[in-house]
Amino acid sequence: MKVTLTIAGSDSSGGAGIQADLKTMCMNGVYGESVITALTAQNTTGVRAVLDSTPAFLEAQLDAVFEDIYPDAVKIGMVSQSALIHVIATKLQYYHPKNIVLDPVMVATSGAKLISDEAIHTLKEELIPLANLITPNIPEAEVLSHMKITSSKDMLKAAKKIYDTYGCAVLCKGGHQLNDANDLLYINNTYQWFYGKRIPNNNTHGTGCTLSSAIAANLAKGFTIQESIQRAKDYLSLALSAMLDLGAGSGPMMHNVNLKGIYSEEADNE
Ligand SMILES: Nc1ncnc2c1ncn2[C@@H]1O[C@H](COP(=O)(O)OP(=O)(O)O)[C@@H](O)[C@H]1O
Ligand SMILES: Cc1ncc(COP(=O)(O)O)c(N)n1
Repeated sequence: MKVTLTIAGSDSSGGAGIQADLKTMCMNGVYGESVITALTAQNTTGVRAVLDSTPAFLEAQLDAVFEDIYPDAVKIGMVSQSALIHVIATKLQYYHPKNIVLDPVMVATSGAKLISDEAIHTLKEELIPLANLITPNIPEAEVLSHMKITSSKDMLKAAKKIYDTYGCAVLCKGGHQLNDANDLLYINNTYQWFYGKRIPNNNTHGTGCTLSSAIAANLAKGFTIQESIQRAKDYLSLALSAMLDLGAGSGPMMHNVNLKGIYSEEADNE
């Protein structure tokens, strides 16, 4: 069985963060492990409090996982403090896992800021260069590229700029656009669009977490980055289409969906 590790924050309402990641990994046929960077007291209407892990405790979690059940892929989500980002970067350089997907989580769907300004700087300096793929949404891509994004052309320009700066593949997610849900992959000096129909569901709490975990799970199973993104997008669309409606705000997605029909082939080395 392939193994995927999530390094992220806990979401008490179960829709994003560690909880979304583990549900996604389970549904995508891999064994999921979790290293928790922070506890959040949040629900569909907002984030009420954040309690960060200490750097020493984060280090202990990472060592415990890597020394025993070594993951085939790693997904990184919310990390709000520089010292924690530094620990993760140091440990990833030491254990060098094969597939690293980084979701540069900055602001929750509900509007709460999930990273300090100083930590954004450390993320750029220490962690993004270690990732194989980063998955910014449009506001995050604007921060990383230092430009405003108002069109598909801008998405391409920003993704190229991020790729040229950090040397990792970039999936610029288009969920924050008004019309379609098209995502742009920039990789090896070329690009590819992943087209998606916008599903009329405002319950999008955890879409970014789910997409990045599903990509990591599929990379762990041996699929290429392009195949993993397509499979992750198909999974996300199915989970959104189930039209779960929980909570007073932007609610979570349904993960216990019937996958029959969306995954037509399996990777050779599964
Ligand atoms: N209403 C929607 N219908 C279909 N796909 C969506 C919808 N909203 C977001 N997505 C998809 O969900 C993924 C996460 O995108 P996005 O919402 O931009 O990220 P984040 O959750 O990090 O803000 C992307 O693949 C995006 O295209
Ligand atoms: C612990 C944690 N991690 C990440 C997100 C972002 O998820 P989203 O942007 O989909 O609300 C979140 N709300 N909470």
